[in-house]
Amino acid sequence: MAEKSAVIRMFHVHRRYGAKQALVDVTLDIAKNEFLYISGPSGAGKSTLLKLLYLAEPVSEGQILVDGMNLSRIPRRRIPMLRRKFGIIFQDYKLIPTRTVYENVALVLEARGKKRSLIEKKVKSVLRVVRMEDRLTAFPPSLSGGEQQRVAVARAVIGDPKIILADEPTGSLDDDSAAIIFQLLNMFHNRGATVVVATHDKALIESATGRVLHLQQGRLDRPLDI
Ligand SMILES: Nc1ncnc2c1ncn2[C@@H]1O[C@H](COP(=O)(O)OP(=O)(O)OP(=O)(O)O)[C@@H](O)[C@H]1O
Repeated sequence: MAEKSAVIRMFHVHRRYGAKQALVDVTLDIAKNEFLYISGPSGAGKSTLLKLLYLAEPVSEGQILVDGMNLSRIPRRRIPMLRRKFGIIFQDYKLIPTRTVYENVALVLEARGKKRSLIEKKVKSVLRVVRMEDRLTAFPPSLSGGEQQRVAVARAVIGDPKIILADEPTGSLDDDSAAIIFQLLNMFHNRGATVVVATHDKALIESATGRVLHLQQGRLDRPLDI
């Protein structure tokens, strides 16, 4: 893969938690606008790999470049800029239960100091895309899992991120709700985003259209998979 086309580059990355080796010597390029699956059993290191990309945690060894930014050299004040490149979706949605659907999604743009009128326009528009426009004033605990995940997708994409990271996004959903989430991920992929999905769901992997990498005890099966 040409260096130019990679939006994420990992070079000999290790992550240790005490004596536990969560990631071992991971070298990987992820291309701009790729749809990549990271598979592997529970405990293989999938979540850890995603967390290192948005600097939720530091590497123990090795280097990561995201859109040209070297994560080991990035000053603290620029971390928010790095995080804006990502939209992140979790298995347990991580919505704020005491805020409405509208407020959960609007928060992202409020934190960036956007104008109220623009926020309203964008939030309504993205909630229309995920088909939650008629639940603006609902609170997350009153929604089904599939509905909550659609709101979480809206929150992830409202800032127009270059990269969408999804950690077991369908792990708590029934098949129909899972299919809707994947339709949405595909739609944002078609609009230009790079999408990285971590999952141990074999059915999902079998129907994958993008590249599938396999992690096993912190190691990529094919370290140079390009
Ligand atoms: N904060 C932590 N402290 C200690 N060990 C950790 C920590 N985070 C992860 N680990 C360990 O690192 C290994 C990889 O964990 P990780 O959560 O990345 O796996 P995973 O493939 O995402 O698993 P799952 O599918 O169950 O979420 C596991 O053995 C886990 O127990």
